[in-house]
Amino acid sequence: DDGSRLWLKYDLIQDEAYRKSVQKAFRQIIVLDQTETTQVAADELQKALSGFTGKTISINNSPANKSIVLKLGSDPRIQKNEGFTISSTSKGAEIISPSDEGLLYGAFALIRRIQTGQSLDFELAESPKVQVRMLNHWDNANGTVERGYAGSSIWKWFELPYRIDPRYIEYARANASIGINAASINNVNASSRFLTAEYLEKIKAVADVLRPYGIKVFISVNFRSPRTLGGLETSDPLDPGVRQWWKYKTEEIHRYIPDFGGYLVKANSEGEPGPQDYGRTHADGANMLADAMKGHEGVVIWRAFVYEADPNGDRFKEAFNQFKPLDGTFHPKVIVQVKNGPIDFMPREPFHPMFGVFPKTPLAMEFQITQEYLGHSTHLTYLAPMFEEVLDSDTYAKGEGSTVGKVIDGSLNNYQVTVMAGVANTGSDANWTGHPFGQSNWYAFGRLAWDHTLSSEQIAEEWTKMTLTKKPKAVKEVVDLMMKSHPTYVKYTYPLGLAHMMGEGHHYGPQPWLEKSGRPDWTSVYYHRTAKDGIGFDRTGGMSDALSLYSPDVQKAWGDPQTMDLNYLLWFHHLDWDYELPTGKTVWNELMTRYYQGVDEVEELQKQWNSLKPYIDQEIFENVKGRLAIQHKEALWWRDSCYLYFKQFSEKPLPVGLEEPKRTLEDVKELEHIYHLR
Ligand SMILES: CO[C@H]1[C@H](O)[C@@H](O)[C@H](O)O[C@@H]1C(=O)O
Repeated sequence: DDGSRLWLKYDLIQDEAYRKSVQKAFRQIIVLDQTETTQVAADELQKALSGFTGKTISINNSPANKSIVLKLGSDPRIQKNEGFTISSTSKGAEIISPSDEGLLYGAFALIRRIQTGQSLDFELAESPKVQVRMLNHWDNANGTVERGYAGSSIWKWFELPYRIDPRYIEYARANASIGINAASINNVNASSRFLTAEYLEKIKAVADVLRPYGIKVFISVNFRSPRTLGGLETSDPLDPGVRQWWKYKTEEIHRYIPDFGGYLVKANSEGEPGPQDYGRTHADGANMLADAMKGHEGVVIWRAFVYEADPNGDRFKEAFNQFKPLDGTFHPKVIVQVKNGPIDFMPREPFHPMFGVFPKTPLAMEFQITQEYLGHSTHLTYLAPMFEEVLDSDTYAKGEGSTVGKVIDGSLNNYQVTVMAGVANTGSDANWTGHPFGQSNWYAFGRLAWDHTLSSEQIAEEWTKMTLTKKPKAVKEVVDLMMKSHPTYVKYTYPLGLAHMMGEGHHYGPQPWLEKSGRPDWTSVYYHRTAKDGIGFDRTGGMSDALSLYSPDVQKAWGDPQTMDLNYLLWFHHLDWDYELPTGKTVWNELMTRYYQGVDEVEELQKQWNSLKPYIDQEIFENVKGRLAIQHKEALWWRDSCYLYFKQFSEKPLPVGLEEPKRTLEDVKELEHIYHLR
């Protein structure tokens, strides 16, 4: 099994009694309302049930007993257009939705039920919590993927619009199966090329493939396009010629793609052009594009990932400071997309302080599914617990229970448009994501975008049963291993709330010693602030007052190292090496203990995976086993590097019982070359 089928594995059900009951209950599929999308739903059900039962199931259009009926209609339990109900018994099932997309999601929900071996007797009513559930591809026109670790781009621009790669359809199925209904197809570091007629024709071809699966296409735009493509002398958002250019361009796009999703914009960030180049604000830029969208359904998603190169400033605060004064000035079609944390997709960040405090501007969540800072496609890191931690964090913006999830789903501030985006980890590798477990992160992102109250265990269990094994004992082990993987990764890389010490450029492996970089706020020392007197970034007023951006309750929760969640400790406090933590250990000893535990835990993961050999497809088993061996080697690399580097400042020995590395700081500094990273 090369993993190319993802979780959509419709193999013969092994449990004979269950297989017979499925066969008896669902003898045919009835489509009462014929559309492209209901056809897709029926085809999928047919494919799934034929696979599960080994019998060919037919599709018809007049009601009959013992069938799966797909029917457009309403039900008081359905809260949103894409919602659905399923009434299922041992004598057939009925799926109802006000929209054909809802019928498609209902079909996949029924398939998932059967695939995970659940009772056929059930009532289900679901509606997505977030409207736009989106993948952001950082894919370039030349086929490379920024921060992509699974081969080249899945979009073959040089073949489009002439040849449609069948993988586009597989991609659409996979997304629809987890409720993803939008995709921005190109990198936010955007080439203007994507707005040329030549490319619009290609993008149209992709949009036409994705449409029946309920997926809308977005384009990332380069703010300088009026100059680059239009030959204008400026791209000033208040210039009438520029405004007109975007208006025409937007009309042109709609001639190709009538249901165009909208624009995604990275502006005045990491060298990208933007409205500030002309003395204008983010709101001026976003509102101009929103005006151009007038009369259309589309929206403008404007990213808040902005920061300045100020060695004395605190990058943590910059997006907040630039955007907070603009709340209330954005066009209703604008959504501001905020990364989950204030810095940049670190393995663990406190939730971004912008969440909760933008009552007049819808904020979107941007998660990163691709593992830029989380071991690329080598380290096994199940990300759902991290996503969940952020979504469940309490902003206290409107009192207790004002979670980030409620900000994102619009219920806290009554947002009109709601968005959750994930930076995709898809690529041309046969199994789509490089690491077989990378698939679980794509899956989990979609499930959480649909319903952020699902638990990461439940999602892991579903995914495991659909993808790897249905044997209860093995499922339990795999889920356990997945649930441990992120905390383990954090322990051997960034324990106690450290951040941003990865190798420059490639963002892989440790480089805590990085003192000089392309920018002063891209060094490691800027973040960990290690010195003879201790470690950590004091954001309680000393080095920065960033903690004050949060509500008083959060400040209280994170203001005191004696009572706070130690996972965020060094994000907010600079502490003496000898400072005694509530664990009874000093900061130094706690830090080192965690680094060493992290490596031990990778050994545990290896053992656990090895014990699963009888239950897992051989090819997948060996694939993961090999990657775990590299992960172990690299966990040691992180541990030894961080210990040997920090020791220069703490001048302390390892806690008793921990074994001294056999190599020196000079040795570990060389590993970057030895491991083929430079
Ligand atoms: C697309 O650029 C990326 C950049 O590669 C990445 O290192 C950083 O995480 O964030 C940037 C962003 O999110 O804009």
